[in-house]
Amino acid sequence: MSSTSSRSGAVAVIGRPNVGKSTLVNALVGAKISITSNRPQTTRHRLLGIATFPRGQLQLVDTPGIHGEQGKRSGKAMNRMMNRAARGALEGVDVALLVIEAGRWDNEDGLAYDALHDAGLPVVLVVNQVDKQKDKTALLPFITKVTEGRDFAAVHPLSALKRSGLEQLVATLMDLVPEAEPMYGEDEITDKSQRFLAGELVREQLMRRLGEELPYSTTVEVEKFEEEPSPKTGVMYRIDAVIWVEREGQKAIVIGKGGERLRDIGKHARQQMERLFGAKVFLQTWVRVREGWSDDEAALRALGYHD
Ligand SMILES: Nc1nc2c(ncn2[C@@H]2O[C@H](COP(=O)(O)OP(=O)(O)OP(=O)(O)O)[C@@H](O)[C@H]2O)c(=O)[nH]1
Repeated sequence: MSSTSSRSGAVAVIGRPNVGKSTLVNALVGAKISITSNRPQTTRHRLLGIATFPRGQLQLVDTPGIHGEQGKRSGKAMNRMMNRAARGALEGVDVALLVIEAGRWDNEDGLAYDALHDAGLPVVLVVNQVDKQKDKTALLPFITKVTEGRDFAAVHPLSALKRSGLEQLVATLMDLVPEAEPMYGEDEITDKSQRFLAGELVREQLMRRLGEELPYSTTVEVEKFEEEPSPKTGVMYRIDAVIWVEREGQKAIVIGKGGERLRDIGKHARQQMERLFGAKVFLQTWVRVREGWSDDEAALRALGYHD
């Protein structure tokens, strides 16, 4: 069915940690607004990705992964907040995307489906990472098994990373969201400030460069974010970012031998910021110690974590 009137609606992106939700949102938005890494629980904040197409606009709510009790820090304030943020994401939503990894369906995916279906939302199944599946003939039986006895509005095998299968997904979503005028301008890509995105890009480099060595409690605070006129690029940004850790030993790990690791983190984060903002960036980074903050909800709020 085609329609000449504009469509606009909110789409919740739900799924286990590390299935590729942020990669999918970035691919749909066409820019890097949500950080990704191969480490589960990369996404901590609720983030709106705005994707405008000829037929209308999708407001994509990228949620921190809904996860069970298996996490090491599952009892801690950080996880409680992340789960609450993921559940809160269903308010005002028109469609839910349940993102899974091709070939893998477990109990948690089933629970997520039940929650979305019970909420009365149309659920679109996104079978992501199909590029990783060597045996392509396994895909159909897998999908048959997953969809049996479940009421999905549509099923889309795709690769968020390779950006294949996205057009068909967008067409499905446009049919499922209501007829409405776009909520945001077509050049807007997120509801988050550049200041927030700058902090997230530093956090992304931390995760990529430290991997398992990085404590989950680490966070980033942007202390200064100043825009100045620049004769060459129009504007430039001066950004100071503080990396908070819990112990002196962790500080040494982040800084690295002779400061090399911190320099690397800063350099790559700056390059990503310059790409995203389209302007020159001067970035300074520090590492500071704040003890025991990850189990303290008040401290989390002060650092910008919200339910
Ligand atoms: N091969 C392949 N890898 C993918 C695909 N989509 C995502 N990935 C990779 O999977 C990893 C996790 O992706 P993210 O987008 O951070 O996953 P997420 O679901 O947002 O993770 P959380 O933030 O932990 O909830 C990254 O290393 C991605 O590059 C895909 O279609 N194919």
